[in-house]
Amino acid sequence: MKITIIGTGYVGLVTGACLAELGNDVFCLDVDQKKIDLLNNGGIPIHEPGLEEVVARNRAAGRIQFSTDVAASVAHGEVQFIAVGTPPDEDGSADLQYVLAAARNIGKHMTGYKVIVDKSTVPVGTADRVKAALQDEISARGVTATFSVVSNPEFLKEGAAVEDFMRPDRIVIGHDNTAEGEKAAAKMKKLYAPFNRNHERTFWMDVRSAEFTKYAANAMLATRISFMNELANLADQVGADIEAVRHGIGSDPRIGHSFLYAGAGYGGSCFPKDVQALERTARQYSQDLLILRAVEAVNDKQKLVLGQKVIKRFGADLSGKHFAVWGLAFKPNTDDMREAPSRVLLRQLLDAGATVAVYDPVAMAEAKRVLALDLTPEELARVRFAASPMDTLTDAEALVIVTEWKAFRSPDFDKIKTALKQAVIFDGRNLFEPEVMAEAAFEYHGIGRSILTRT
Ligand SMILES: NC(=O)C1=CN([C@@H]2O[C@H](COP(=O)(O)OP(=O)(O)OC[C@H]3O[C@@H](n4cnc5c(N)ncnc54)[C@H](O)[C@@H]3O)[C@@H](O)[C@H]2O)C=CC1
Ligand SMILES: O=C(O)[C@H]1O[C@H](OP(=O)(O)OP(=O)(O)OC[C@H]2O[C@@H](n3ccc(=O)[nH]c3=O)[C@H](O)[C@@H]2O)[C@H](O)[C@@H](O)[C@@H]1O
Repeated sequence: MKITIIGTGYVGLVTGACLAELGNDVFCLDVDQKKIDLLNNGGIPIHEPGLEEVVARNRAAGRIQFSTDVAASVAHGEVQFIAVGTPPDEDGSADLQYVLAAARNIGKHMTGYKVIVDKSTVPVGTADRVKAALQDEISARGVTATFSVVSNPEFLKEGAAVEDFMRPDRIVIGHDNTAEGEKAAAKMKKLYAPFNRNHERTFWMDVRSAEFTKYAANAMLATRISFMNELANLADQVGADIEAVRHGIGSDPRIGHSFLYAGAGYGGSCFPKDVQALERTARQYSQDLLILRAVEAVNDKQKLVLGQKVIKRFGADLSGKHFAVWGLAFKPNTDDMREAPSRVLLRQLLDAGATVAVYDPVAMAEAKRVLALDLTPEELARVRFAASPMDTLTDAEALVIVTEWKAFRSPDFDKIKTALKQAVIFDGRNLFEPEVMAEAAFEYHGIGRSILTRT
């Protein structure tokens, strides 16, 4: 099938590459000339395991092309995926300017029938606005051209995006209950047939419910995390181990084990903005989503917990003190720094006067870019970008772990102890066992793991 992807960002690139891998003829459009030039020169703008190989294979086979040519992109695809960003607006609601601009561009150039697929995460009712934008442009040209708008939200996770896309838990497709809507659904069915031949994992629904499903999924996952983080802080107080509690409750199939890890708070480009956007949608209908407001508030507080533990241990004035920080990306296997808890930790340590040495296996370049925006030149001068995890440790009072990269899971504790000024570890992702750390003579501060300091 001939497919156009509008927006060659995270989701657009993965969607385009995976659909090309399945034999479709894919045209990826972006407004960012630099991104398109990079892709046309064999580069990949994001770090995502397996993606480079899929893109390279399909480029060589002539199944994927990258361009900024809007007219050509509209002419190409019988199915046009809108996969542009929906960042938070000033009031937290989803900013739809990119989605609507993409729709208008299609309307300006389309001639025959097109299926327009909203792949971006968009508030309930957006498909109606996309339809109106398309129709405005078509009417302005005085032509007749028909289209259907389908909602097909994306559930992939960064760091496992190719795998998630190729082996989805579910595919949600919202379409109108009209002849045109059924025609669009038939195209989507054909497109997704290779993923699940019997369509046992496809959920067909109306457009508004599909739009809502995406926010409900992210809000539920964020809720689980904030719930566990709040309990972890209480566990610290009462002398319980949140990891034991996690096993204890996760074994109940009604609860399940996933997304129950307490830590330094959730980050990334999606949970923070989608929780906020759903709250704002509710407010438009005079409804207050109390649970989600709490989820957001708990997460904002949780991002401070690691830094507060350091300050509690070493004092509010950290001038003259140096710390090692492992992990900068908002989660492992990505270089994405959007809403990363590490940014909050660095702000706390630098505000208290400390110097830091930081290391991340893949996010160093992105961290340099982002921290140059977050920090003043004086603050940035107190950050050293180290060459390896061990290189961060020299002269550090303590090691602070923010991201649970695999490479940090089995370090040489003897070497760490020798290199650090004091054998103190703050573990924002509960990578290690408190008992093991106690045996190795480390002072260990996890999240919700104070069982050994119980009196
Ligand atoms: N990043 C993720 O893991 C996931 C993101 N989503 C959702 O997918 C959407 C896209 O997210 P990302 O891929 O992370 O965004 P992104 O910011 O990485 O990429 C968006 C791309 O769209 C381009 N763009 C903007 N306006 C355009 C236009 N009119 N025509 C062509 N290109 C245009 C931008 O230049 C950029 O390259 C968002 O709604 C997000 O919530 C959904 C699931 C997972
Ligand atoms: O809409 C989106 O963009 C995507 O948002 C999340 O994916 P992502 O943000 O890539 O990453 P997650 O693995 O969900 O992690 C998000 C944050 O939660 C944190 N987290 C996750 C799980 C957990 O148990 N505890 C926890 O603190 C992670 O460290 C990370 O900071 C969802 O998992 C995807 O299904 C969804 O498609």
